[in-house]
Amino acid sequence: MNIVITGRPGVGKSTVFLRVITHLKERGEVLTGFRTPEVREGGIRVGFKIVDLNTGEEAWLAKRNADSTVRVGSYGVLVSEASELIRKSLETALKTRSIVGIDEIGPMELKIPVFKPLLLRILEKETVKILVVHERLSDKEILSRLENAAWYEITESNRDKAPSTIIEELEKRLRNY
Ligand SMILES: Nc1ncnc2c1ncn2[C@@H]1O[C@H](COP(=O)(O)OP(=O)(O)OP(=O)(O)O)[C@@H](O)[C@H]1O
Repeated sequence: MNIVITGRPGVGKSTVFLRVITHLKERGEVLTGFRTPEVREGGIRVGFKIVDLNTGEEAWLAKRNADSTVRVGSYGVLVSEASELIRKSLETALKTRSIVGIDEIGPMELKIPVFKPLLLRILEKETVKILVVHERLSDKEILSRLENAAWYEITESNRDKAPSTIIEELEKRLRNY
């Protein structure tokens, strides 16, 4: 079962994701996968980290001043550091019976070569997955595997209620799981 959270940049997708994930952890569920929170210094966004949802381990995904030839907007992607953590977290997701959370599937994450093949294998799994998808994601191999997912488009008017809507849907499914 796949739950997809999407919506325009900055609308509150990661906040919805985190509330759902936090609720599931409190409920005692095993979570694998990762999130990619922004890092701010003095109020200014300087980059993004990857945080493993299972272990809490962190690595840099991209930094504004990184000396990297792989770039997304004004950020340099730290491919080898990010690959290591993405590979570890998604291999654990593949091996265990857990709920998989990924925030997000977007251009920056897709610059990490290990990400897409592992993601495609995870999308074939019969487990519960909660995925934040960039609204302009155009990768057909990924999108075709999400055709039967429950899609939630986050807007300013539904973002406060969205976590409980998604949690209710999940609780229903998990009871029959
Ligand atoms: N329900 C809400 N009410 C008020 N502010 C919110 C709410 N949800 C998110 N925000 C604020 O909006 C900003 C963007 O939130 P968030 O990072 O969750 O969005 P996003 O859609 O994941 O962004 P991005 O596209 O950059 O990944 C944050 O500053 C957050 O505090």
